[in-house]
Amino acid sequence: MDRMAAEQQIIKLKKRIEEESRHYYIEDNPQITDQEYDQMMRELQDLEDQWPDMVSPDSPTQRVGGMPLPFFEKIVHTTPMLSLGNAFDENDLRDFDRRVRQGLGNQSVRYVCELKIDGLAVSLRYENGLFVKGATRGDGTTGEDITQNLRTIRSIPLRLPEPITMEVRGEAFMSKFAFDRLNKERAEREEALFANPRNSAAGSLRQLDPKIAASRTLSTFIYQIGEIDGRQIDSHSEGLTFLEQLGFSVNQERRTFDEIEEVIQFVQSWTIKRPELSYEIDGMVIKVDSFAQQQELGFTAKSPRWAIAYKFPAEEAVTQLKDIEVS
Ligand SMILES: NC(=O)c1cnc(OC2CCCC2)nc1N
Repeated sequence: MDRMAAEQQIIKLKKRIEEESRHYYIEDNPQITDQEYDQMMRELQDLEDQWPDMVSPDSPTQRVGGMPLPFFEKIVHTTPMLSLGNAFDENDLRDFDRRVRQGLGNQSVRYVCELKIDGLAVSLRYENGLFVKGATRGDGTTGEDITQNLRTIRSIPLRLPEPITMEVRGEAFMSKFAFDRLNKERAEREEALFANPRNSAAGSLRQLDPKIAASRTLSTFIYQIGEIDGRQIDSHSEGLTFLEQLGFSVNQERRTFDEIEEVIQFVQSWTIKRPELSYEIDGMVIKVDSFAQQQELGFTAKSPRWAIAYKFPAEEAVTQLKDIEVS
């Protein structure tokens, strides 16, 4: 195969693999067998080995980085990653609603309710459409640069369909199935077990060797746009739809309501349905949908006045095998 043909074949394979990755990791609806997928990856790897100057950072062969890092660099977030105020019962939600309506001079309010994923908050930066940097939340202002570990998560696009410069926030997590499988493997190797999926996701992303992170099945749900170049987005729900169009994994269980009593019904329904989910949640996040109204409400010293986290009552404390992450 000559150079020109190789270049065309590499472009075609990257496109096909990206499509199939989205079907598998984002839509949870694979269109081809694992063997066919592996076959395409092998063909792409062989071509890139023959034509090394044709390897680009967004190639799926570049997800698992090089050498283990000696430590993680610090990153200062362009906009702080805020913490959320908590609500523990329905009346706390009614109080939140009262504060919001007072703050808005009794305008009508639309709320977006999202499942509160019990994972690790991460921030992803894209420049001209390329994934360039990813960080943990840290203390909200400064996090750790875990870019090479985040690159191994298949639901994180390495390149967006448009050359956008933006930051997004979301939760990295491990599904209940992946968590059980990982602990089974660790038990067989007589290694310490993880207490819960959240700890295993955090422990995996804190690994200095990207090959270890790549061996852990991690997922993401993206739930917020940080800064974004130029584009006009007026509401949180619009932002989530935009994130879906860009190929991010966005949780489908979100709903909008115009009354807090409807929000309370929705929260109650998920308190019951929670065990059916394939991943762990520890509550619901309720946000004022309109960005103009979010702007008007502003922030307290550390949390937005336009959002609150309703925390589910802790599931009956079950004896968990103690865990410590062996580095
Ligand atoms: N764990 C979650 O699923 C989650 C966490 N946080 C937020 O939103 C915060 C972010 C900035 C203001 C509100 N949404 C979520 N879905």
